[in-house]
Amino acid sequence: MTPQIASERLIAVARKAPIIPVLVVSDAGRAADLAQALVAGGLYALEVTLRTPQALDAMRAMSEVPGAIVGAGTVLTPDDARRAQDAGATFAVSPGSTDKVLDVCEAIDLAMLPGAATATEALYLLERGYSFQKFFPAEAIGGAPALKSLAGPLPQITFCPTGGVSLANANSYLSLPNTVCAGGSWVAPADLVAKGDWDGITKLAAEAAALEVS
Ligand SMILES: O=C[C@H](O)COP(=O)(O)O
Ligand SMILES: CC(=O)C(=O)O
Repeated sequence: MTPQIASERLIAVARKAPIIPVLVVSDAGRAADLAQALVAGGLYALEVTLRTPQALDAMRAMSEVPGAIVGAGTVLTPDDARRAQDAGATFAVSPGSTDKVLDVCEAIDLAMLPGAATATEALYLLERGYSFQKFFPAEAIGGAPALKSLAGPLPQITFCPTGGVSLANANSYLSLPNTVCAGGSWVAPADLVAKGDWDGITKLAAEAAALEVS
């Protein structure tokens, strides 16, 4: 898959809802319920980070949930990309990017949302063909004003800001011309997942799904 096609596909996925939940799943046995709760609230693209031993099993379980579009986050190596795809991930997200990882994602047809934190990184990815990128870690690198500044010289790149995004500040990003959606972990807090409070998670997801993208 070319980077151009990967970016087009991911923009289409990202337009399904304003927020992509960033999930750190420690118990794959709860993954299907978690995915169902998020989908019921109107969030469809789910990023399961490869930060726990259970992440791949969680992706397998979530891939069975109707309406869920499962992706892998924290894809740092070529092996991560291959294992995530084998577990059912249909897209990959990384906090940054390396040629090694991008090469493999392109070769195995895994749509990649690569991370950029500076104009140089964003321009490098654009040269390579990625016009949709993750802006990470969004709040720590200047937040919405920093992302807005990139829209001047680089209007052809659109972003999914992630890292420190919350219900309180999401609008400051979603109102920018170069933002398609945002990523955030707040919609699936560890304590609600541990309690199995799926209604609570659906409520958080519905609040996030109701955010406006302009
Ligand atoms: O590592 C951070 C993830 O990208 C999500 O960030 P967050 O927990 O601030 O929403
Ligand atoms: C934070 C991030 O970009 C990731 O885990 O994929």
